[in-house]
Amino acid sequence: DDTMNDVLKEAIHFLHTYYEENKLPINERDARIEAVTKEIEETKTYTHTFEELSYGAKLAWRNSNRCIGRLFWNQLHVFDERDTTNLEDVMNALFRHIDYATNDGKIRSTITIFPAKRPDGTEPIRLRNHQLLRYAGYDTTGDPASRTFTKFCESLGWQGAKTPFDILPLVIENEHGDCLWRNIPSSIIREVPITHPEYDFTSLQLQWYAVPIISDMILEIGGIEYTAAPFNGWYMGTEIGARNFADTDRYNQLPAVAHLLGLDTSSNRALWQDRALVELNIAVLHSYEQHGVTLVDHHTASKQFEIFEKTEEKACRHITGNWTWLIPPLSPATSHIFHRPFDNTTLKPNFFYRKKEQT
Ligand code: HEM
Ligand SMILES: N/C(=N/c1cccc(CO[C@@H]2CCNC2)c1)c1cccs1
Repeated sequence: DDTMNDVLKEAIHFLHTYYEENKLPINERDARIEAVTKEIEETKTYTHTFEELSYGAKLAWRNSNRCIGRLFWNQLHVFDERDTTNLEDVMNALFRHIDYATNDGKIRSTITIFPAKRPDGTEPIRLRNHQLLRYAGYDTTGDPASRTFTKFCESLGWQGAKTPFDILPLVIENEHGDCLWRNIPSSIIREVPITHPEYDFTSLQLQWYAVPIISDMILEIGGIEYTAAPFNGWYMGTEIGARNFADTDRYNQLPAVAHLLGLDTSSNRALWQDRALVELNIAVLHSYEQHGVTLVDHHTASKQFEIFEKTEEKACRHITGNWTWLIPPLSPATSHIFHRPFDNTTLKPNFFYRKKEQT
C-alpha cells in the first residue's frame, strides 16, 4: 500500500545520503537497503541504527531553513531513548536532558529521541510543553504566550506562585492518554537575572532561563516520524531582548525601559522604542556573559551563518533557508542575510510542526 511505499521511498533516499556523506561502502549500503526493504514489507516500518538516527538528527538541523545557527549542525549530542515508554522514565530522561544541555552554563546542543509514531499512527509518548523550560502566563502577569498551556496545567492540579517568572511543569502522556506532570527540580534550572552594564535595570525585575529546549516539533528521518524529540541549542540574544521581553503581546517592556532611560515616549520620531530595544539587548548580552551562560549576539550569529553558507558551497550542497526568519529582528539590514535571497525548499530529514488536528 502507498504508506508502505512512501516509507520505503523516504528510507532509500535517506540511506543513500547517509552512506554517501559518511563515505561508507556501496555494497554495505545496498545490503542495508535490502534489509530495510524486507523489514518494511514485514512490519510497515523499520528501525534506524544509532548511527543512522544520530546523523539523521544532524541532517534535520542542517535542513532547518529558519535556523541561523546551522554552522554547528554536526555537533549535536544525541540521547537515544527509543526504548523508553514508562512515563516516570521519560520524565527522568527529560530532567537529564535539561541538566546535560545546561552543563553549568556552557550549553551543549542536545536532542533526546523517544519512540517513533507507529505505522497505525499511535504515538507512544507525547510531550505537551512547547519548550521544556518556559514561564507560566496568567491573566495579569507572566508570559502571555503560555496562558493556554498554564490553564491546562492548572486543570491537572498544578498551582503556580503567580510571579511573572514561574517555571511551568513538564506534562507528558502515553498512548493510553495517561498524563504525568512534574515540577522541574530547581537544582537543574539555570536562570539569568537581567542587569545593564551602565544603567540600573534592577527595578525591571527581569530574568530569563538559560536553555531553549523545543519539545513540540516532529523529527522526520527517512520516513520515520519521531513525535517526541526535544532539542536545544543556545539562544541568540535578540530572541529574548527583541521579542520575548519586547513584544507587546509578551512581556511588553519597552515603555518601562524607555522611562528608566528618561526618554520622551510621546513622539515616534524620537525613536524611543529603538533606543530602548538596543539597551535591553545590551543588557541581555551583558547578563548572560556575566553569569557564564552561552548566548550569541545577532552579529556574530550572522557571521557564523555566512561561514555555514560557504562550507555548504564547498561541500557542493545547495543551501536552503527562510529569509523572513533568518534575518534578525534587531538591525536586520546590518546582516548580509538581509541582502541576499534564499531558496525556501523543504528538504528531509527535517523538523516539522505537529498538524493541528493531531492535538
Ligand atoms: C546552537 C545554537 C543555535 C542557535 C543560536 C539557533 C538559533 C535559532 C533562531 C534564532 C531561530 C529562530 C527562532 C524564532 O525566531 O523563534 C531558530 C530556529 C530553529 N532552529 Fe536553531 N539555533 C541553534 C541550534 C539549533 C539546534 C541544535 C536545532 C535542532 C537540532 C535547531 C533547529 C531549529 C529549528 C527547527 C528552527 C525553526 C523553529 C520553528 O519553525 O518554529 N536549532 N534557531
Ligand atoms: N535558540 C533557539 N531558538 C528557537 C528555535 C526554534 C524555535 C524557537 C521558538 O519558536 C517559537 C515559535 C515561533 N517563534 C517562537 C526558538 C533554539 C531552540 C532550540 C534549539 S535552538
